[in-house]
Amino acid sequence: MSRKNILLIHTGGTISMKEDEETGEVKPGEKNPLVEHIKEVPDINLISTELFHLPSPHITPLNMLQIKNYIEEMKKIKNIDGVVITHGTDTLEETAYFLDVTLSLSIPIVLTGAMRSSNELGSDGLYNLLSALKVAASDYAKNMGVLVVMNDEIHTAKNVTKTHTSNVATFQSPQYGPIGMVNKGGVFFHHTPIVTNPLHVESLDKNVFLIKVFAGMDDSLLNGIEQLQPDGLVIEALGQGNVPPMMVPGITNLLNKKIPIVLVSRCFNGIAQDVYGYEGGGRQLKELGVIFSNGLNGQKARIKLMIALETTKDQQTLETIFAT
Ligand SMILES: NC(=O)C[C@H](N)C(=O)O
Repeated sequence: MSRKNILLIHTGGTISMKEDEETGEVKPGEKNPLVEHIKEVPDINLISTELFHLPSPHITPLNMLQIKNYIEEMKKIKNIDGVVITHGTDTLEETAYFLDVTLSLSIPIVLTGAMRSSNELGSDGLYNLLSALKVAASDYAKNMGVLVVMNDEIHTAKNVTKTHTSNVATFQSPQYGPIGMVNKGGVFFHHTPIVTNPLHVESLDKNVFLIKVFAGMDDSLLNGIEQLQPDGLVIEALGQGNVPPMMVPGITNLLNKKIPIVLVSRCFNGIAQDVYGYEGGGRQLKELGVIFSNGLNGQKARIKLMIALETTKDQQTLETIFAT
């Protein structure tokens, strides 16, 4: 078997942090401990870089675009068989989904992170990184879209989400489950994901907000958002895709001002649909022009809307983009 060339991009996160043994505080140090630890991996030529050293709550969509551009540039100038990105877990799913939606590469692209920092008991970082490298070097992981590897499981960027604040099994794909596993024996896939056509993105400056609906909500937040001159809005609605009636005037107002609104459900299983015909129900919202998304969570729908709005504001095109 020939050695695989794997591009390893560090961006920060707990995987690259240390715990202060006296205070218990976890934070980034001067150096990323992973860079010291991971130098030689059997059967893999590593091409490593530290693009950022950021906790993932500091990662912005512009950083995501930088990661994408870096991967594309490196792929052009080097013979790369796969990519691994280490990332903080808080926004890992957003970066993974951004890359999934925008990259058009058939090589494996894998994100990983850790829930326990490098010097903590039971630290999962090095283990997850080795698992991610195995997946990135696997021929079976080609043409699978962007993958997230944590805790022996392989998830798709589209379905995976962080479900637990501290457990190492935090990354789950509600409803669908992982598409494979990686362990001492190797890399095993049991599902093939549907891979969609990439969306083009060169810049990212659209102002897209995300709000979560609660019982008794009115349109005051929507009116506040209007003052911020939004380019788009994602609403995490109730159940199958409904909102309290007092939100309807604010939604109508934004739509009349040609601000696209994408609706997802705050339920983490199922997809939002135009089923209910009462005031504020999905049927009314769809008739008003709200775009229903096919099963994405709010934070990923926001990333997709930001990307889509870079090239189109056309209602039908946006509906098609959010149907997949
Ligand atoms: N486990 C982690 O990586 C969480 C950390 N706050 C981060 O996202 O950077």
